[in-house]
Amino acid sequence: MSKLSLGGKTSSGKLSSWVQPSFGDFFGGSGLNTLPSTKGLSGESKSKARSSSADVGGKKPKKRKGEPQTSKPEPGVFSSRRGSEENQDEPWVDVHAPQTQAELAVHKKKVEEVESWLRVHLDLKGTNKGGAVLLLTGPSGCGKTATVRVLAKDACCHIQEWTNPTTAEYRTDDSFRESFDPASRFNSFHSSSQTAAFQEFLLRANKYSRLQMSGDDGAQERKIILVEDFPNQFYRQPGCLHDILRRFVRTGRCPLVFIVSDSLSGDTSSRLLFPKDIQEELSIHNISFNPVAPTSMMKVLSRIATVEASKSAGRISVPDKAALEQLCSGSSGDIRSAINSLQFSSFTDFSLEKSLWASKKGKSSTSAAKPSARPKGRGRSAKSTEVLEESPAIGGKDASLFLFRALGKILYCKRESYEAGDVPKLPAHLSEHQRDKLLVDPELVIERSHMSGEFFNLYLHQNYVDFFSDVEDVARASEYLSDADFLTAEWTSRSTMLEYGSSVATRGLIHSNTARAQAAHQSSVGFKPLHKPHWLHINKTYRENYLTAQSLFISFCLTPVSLVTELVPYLAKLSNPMRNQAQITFIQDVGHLSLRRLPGRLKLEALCDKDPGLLDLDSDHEETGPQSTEPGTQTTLPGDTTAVPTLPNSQEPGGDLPASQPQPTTAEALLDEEDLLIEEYDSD
Ligand SMILES: Nc1ncnc2c1ncn2[C@@H]1O[C@H](COP(=O)(O)OP(=O)(O)OP(=O)(O)O)[C@@H](O)[C@H]1O
Repeated sequence: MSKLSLGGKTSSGKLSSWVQPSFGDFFGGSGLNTLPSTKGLSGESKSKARSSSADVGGKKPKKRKGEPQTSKPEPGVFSSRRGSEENQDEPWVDVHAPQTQAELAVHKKKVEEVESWLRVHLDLKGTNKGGAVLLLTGPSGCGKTATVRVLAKDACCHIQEWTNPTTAEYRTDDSFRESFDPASRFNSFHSSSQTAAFQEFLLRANKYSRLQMSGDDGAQERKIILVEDFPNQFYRQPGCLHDILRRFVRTGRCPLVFIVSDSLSGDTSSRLLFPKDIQEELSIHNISFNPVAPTSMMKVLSRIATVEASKSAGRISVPDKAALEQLCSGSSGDIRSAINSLQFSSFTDFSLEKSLWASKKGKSSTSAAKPSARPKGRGRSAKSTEVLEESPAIGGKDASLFLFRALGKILYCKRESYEAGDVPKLPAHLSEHQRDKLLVDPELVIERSHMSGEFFNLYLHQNYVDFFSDVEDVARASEYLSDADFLTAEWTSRSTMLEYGSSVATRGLIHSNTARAQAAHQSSVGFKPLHKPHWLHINKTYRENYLTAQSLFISFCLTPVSLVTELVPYLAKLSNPMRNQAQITFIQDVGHLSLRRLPGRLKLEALCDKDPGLLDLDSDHEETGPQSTEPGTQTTLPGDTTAVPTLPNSQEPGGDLPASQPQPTTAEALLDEEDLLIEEYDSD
């Protein structure tokens, strides 16, 4: 690739090496300090910011997550190293960083989507339309950053990237010393200064252009602000970030790109930092990346292995296809992890045959070497199931399943026929229970869904009926679900029985579905949309009502259950309850069991393929589990006594009640049925 075609990256690479020593000497010699924000601003990429800080402070550059050894240099720099005398220990993820769109192992459509967004918003500069914000989400190592870098290079614009200032950087700051002053609070200093530094970085990045150097063309004026590291304070108070973004959207002049990687069990960070309402308010465009597809991953790995083998003069051999496949499946769509593993395996005294992921049980190469051993008629799904059921390779990534896929595995319950002779024979009277071999391991599926068995059961309960075609089967499945509930009802044995409960529910459900009992006759159910359990909604309303009742009628000193089941229905019977407006509204809402308000067909919320599942629940619910918050059990409502919502007119409930109204002092009497004489209070 010619140097010219590398655009700004090459020139910036050169410039930084020209600029760096001068400033490094300056700072080092004079004892002057760099501000974190200046570093964020001046650094075009993390690597540069890191290397300059290393020069100044004499510290080692911080390691990027998931990357081995060195800090991440710019793609442009790597391309010039390709094929030249690069260090043997250089991470291959960096050496083989993609340079063109064609080299990216990301789905074409995603790349095009990002490209068209960038094209539109890079050209808006000067139109005073404000700043545009793009949010890229997806699992770690699926190429989000690589895509932005390649596209920025194509569009001849440079990337200005924010890096969280490290404590070492603060150490050089005068205010750091002040922070040890007993009068000042260290924590507040640290968090507020990180936020302030971030704010200043955005302001400066937005306001000032890069210094023009000889060799730069005008096009290099264009830039993208990239944020992948977030100040910790934002996780504690996302509102801070939202305020900064509001300001940016009004005054911004260049596109701002955020990259947030999903966690194993769902995109919790992006939901916390960029909730739906903020995305709508600020018109943040969200593009969600998928894990790298195995075919693309295979291509990249084979290419890298071939190139490295040819360079190594025999020290590295190209691993066979089976070993590469094993690597792909072990990396769960994380290309960085796959390439790192490939490099690790290629050390001379660590050939693939001996390598850690060439299966603990030594079955990888042997099984793959005999593809004919696989029974005929097993398609892709069977193969992927086999992968799922294998114990994960050491050095491979933790495999995880999104809830949507995990539920599908249970509900569609793929089977395969036994080979002749293998068929287990059940006695004649049990022949109706004869089933083909199951291709899923329900316990493993639950484990990989990163969700408690009880919640998983809840989702199954909501969705299973659509997958059944016989009412007898439904009855049997519902019995199994009830049994599972029953197993975990007793709190003393709950922790032990939880796993049994989920096994009974999942295996019972799979077994009951006779339409899917034989592999050859598995009826095609087609695609069925999945829904979130209605229980989540009911439970949420139930908790809210309890909390509201407690805050509105606090002076009655009744338990939430008594309030909602005794006091409020009673007040609802009074024609003139003489309460404040908030109380009257609540009484009308909750105190009546009106026929008119019986819901018709429920409108359920669809479950999407990336949903983490616990969308409507507070984290404390996960530990509590569904049973304990079942209406009527009232014992373990986490929020019961702690979080009381602030409601209008709720400060002095029942403060000025006439004599005809139940008084707070009669609270005990209210519990006694004999004293509940309607005639005494009802004016009619
Ligand atoms: N063909 C390729 N496509 C994408 N990335 C590749 C390719 N070949 C090598 N890589 C390297 O794989 C790594 C992909 O990581 P990247 O930083 O883009 O992931 P990410 O989705 O941003 O996740 P994270 O948030 O964890 O950084 C990069 O270091 C990139 O250089």
